[in-house]
Parts: sequence; C-alpha cells; structure tokens
Amino acid sequence: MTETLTLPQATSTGASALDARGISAWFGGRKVLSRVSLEMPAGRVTALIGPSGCGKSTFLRILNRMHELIPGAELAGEVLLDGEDIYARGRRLTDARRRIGMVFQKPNPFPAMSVYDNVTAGLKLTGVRASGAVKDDLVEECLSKAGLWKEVRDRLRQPGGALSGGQQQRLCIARSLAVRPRILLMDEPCSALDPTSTRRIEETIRDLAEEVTIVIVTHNMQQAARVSDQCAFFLAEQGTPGRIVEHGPTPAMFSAPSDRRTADYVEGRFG
Ligand SMILES: Nc1ncnc2c1ncn2[C@@H]1O[C@H](COP(=O)(O)OP(=O)(O)OP(=O)(O)O)[C@@H](O)[C@H]1O
Repeated sequence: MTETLTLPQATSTGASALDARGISAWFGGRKVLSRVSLEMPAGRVTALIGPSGCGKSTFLRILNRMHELIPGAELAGEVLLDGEDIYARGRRLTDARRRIGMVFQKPNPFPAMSVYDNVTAGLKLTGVRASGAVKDDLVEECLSKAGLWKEVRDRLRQPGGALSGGQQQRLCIARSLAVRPRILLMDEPCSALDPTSTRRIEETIRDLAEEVTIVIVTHNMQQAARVSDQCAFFLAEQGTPGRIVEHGPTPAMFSAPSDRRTADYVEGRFG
C-alpha cells in the first residue's frame, strides 16, 4: 500500500538538530571513517572541510541513509534527528529522505521536465499529496527561497535543462525544499559553478539557514568561512580511516584553531 501524506505547513522554525554519534564506515571491508561524532545544531550551517578522500562525502551520505545503497558499504553508529535515530529498527528510508534533503556537486535537474515540474517532482517521489493551487504556491515559495523566482517566473513551463548551471543548481535547491525538509545536505554545491553563481548560492544558503539546518561539504576555505557557523575538519592520516581532528565555531577554526593540522589545512599548507 502506498502511503499518502499531506505537505507540512511552512513555518519559520522547521529546522531540526542532527547529531551523529560514533559513526564508522566501511567499503568492501575497508574502514574509511572511524568513530566520528558531530552535533549539527538546528538552524545553523555546518561546513565539513578536509583533504580529498578523508570521508566527508561518505559522512554526508550517512546522514540521510544514502550510504546503505552502495553495494559493499557498511556503517556503525547513530544519527539522531531531533533525538531519534534515523537508523532505528522500523524507521523507513523514505522518512529520512523526506526530512533530510540533499543537493549534489553537479546540478541534476530533470532536463526535459519543466521548471515547475522539477520543483514538484519530489512530492510524488516521497508520497506527498498536494492540490493544484497548493502546488502553485509551493513552486513560488520554493523558487523564491532558492533565490530563483524572479529569474524564472515567466519561464515556469520551459525545460529545467534550458537554465544556466547556477540557475539549475538553485532549481535543485528549490526541488529539495518542496518537501519541506528539516535538514539540507550539500555536497560541494558550487564546485561546478562560476564565481557569480557561487556567490548567489552562498547567499541562498545564508537565507535558508534560519529555517533549515544545513550541512555543506566544501573544498573552498573562503566559502566555509563565508557561509558556515561551525566547521568540522576531517583528516585520514597515512592510510588510517577518516576522523574529525577538530570542530568548533567557524571564526575560531580559522583564526585560532587548537590543532596544528587544522591551522596547516585552513591556511592552505596541504590538501
Ligand atoms: N563507492 C565507493 N566504493 C569504494 N570506496 C569508496 C566509495 N566511495 C568512497 N570510497 C572511498 O572512501 C574514502 C572516503 O571517500 P569520500 O568520497 O567520502 O571522501 P571525501 O573526503 O568526500 O573526498 P573528496 O573531497 O575527494 O570528495 C576514500 O578512500 C574513497 O576512495
């Protein structure tokens, strides 16, 4: 039986806290993350930083149960969404997906689908029912929040693939917002974009932060400094699994990190 849900009301306090506890991860028996714990407070932007291969994306995928879809992938630990483990027995994958959205490195709208249908696409996939008028309002609301409404309000029936790269990424953000997630995960969302589009997305991230908790992976230290409230520095030293070396408020991580390796990384001496 397919479950049908109605759309949650838009509120200004929809953000949730996410708390990862003792997360370890393996691919085909190779351990890539070891006992990573991190609290991601409600309504804040958390940036995950660190050199390539230290497990940031793996950690991010564990936060919305995407890791378990990879053949040979395993994990241990807990991910608490407002205190409840998304991996607890009986919890459904679709539940986690609805509450914890994800935006990827490369903009991935449905290219032949209209801008309008791209925004509402997530509703069907997550079993949410909405009437035509509700959908119209939702499309405007989500495109506005993603900072795209003014640019596409007259092009809602054009294909998503006809937008620029930066617009496509904001369309993907709007699509994620349509199911009213409490958390938005972003895996290097600007790495395929030009500087102007990057700044536009960064503004969007800051605007969204009040109502959705954001966790962003970025290799761009200036970006981490501009958009995040707190940072976690991941490192996998000499073939060991990735760990968090240090985490804390962003200004402190950049101006007075307590670990020398954090200082070396944020100042660009390695990675
Ligand atoms: N699907 C997979 N199968 C096997 N190993 C994987 C898979 N995905 C990632 N890994 C391995 O897990 C480790 C962590 O990778 P991950 O992509 O999480 O790191 P990252 O810090 O996000 O890197 P980057 O910054 O380059 O994106 C790496 O050693 C990588 O090779």
